[in-house]
Amino acid sequence: MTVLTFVTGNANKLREVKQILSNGDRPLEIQSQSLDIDEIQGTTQEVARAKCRRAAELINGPVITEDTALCFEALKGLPGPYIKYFLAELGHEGLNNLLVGFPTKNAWALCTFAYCSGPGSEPILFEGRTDGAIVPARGPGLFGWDPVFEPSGTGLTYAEMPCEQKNKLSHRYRALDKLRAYLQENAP
Ligand SMILES: O=c1nc[nH]c2c1ncn2[C@H]1C[C@H](O)[C@@H](COP(=O)(O)OP(=O)(O)OP(=O)(O)O)O1
Ligand SMILES: [Mg+2]
Repeated sequence: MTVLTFVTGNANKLREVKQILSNGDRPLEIQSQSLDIDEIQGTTQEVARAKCRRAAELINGPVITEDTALCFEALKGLPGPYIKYFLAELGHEGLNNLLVGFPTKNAWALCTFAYCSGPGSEPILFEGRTDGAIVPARGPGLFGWDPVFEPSGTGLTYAEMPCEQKNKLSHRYRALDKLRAYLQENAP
């Protein structure tokens, strides 16, 4: 079996991906490479495709990459793929403050996995979405914006949930489930 390389600079993503994939009836083997690849501006799909193409060139083989966006309904989907920079500059409180004066705090987390079979091949995308709301931070601040995102119907932020619970309803779980199904049908 070909081992897939997951290219990411984010150790928390890698930990969750390994946890989620180890739970299936047919576990998928991945190895990881920590590379911080430049990200273009554009839609989440354009950003995801460009990063995955570049990763396949650098690794010179089959790769998966992942892009996570956090989209605010009141801001027509922004910050979206630029959430990393918004979070770094504004923090949890600043993300909440962006929505002061807007009636809706609704948001969705969008995960886009991209699979590229090698340099020069067109990446294939797998999207997973979880709806929720932006709330004042609750729970441990171990991973990104987890403390300020409360998935609908749970009453808990991602940060307050045990990881097993997050991994059953998360944007990342939903996208990985599609990727896993694809790879089982089209084993490299
Ligand atoms: O489940 C999550 N829960 C909370 N925060 C999260 C999650 N997933 C990504 N995040 C954060 C990390 C980064 O601040 C931004 C996504 O940016 P993004 O470019 O996709 O990630 P990254 O640069 O850290 O790693 P990579 O090398 O795979 O691009 O949202
Ligand atoms: Mg990144």
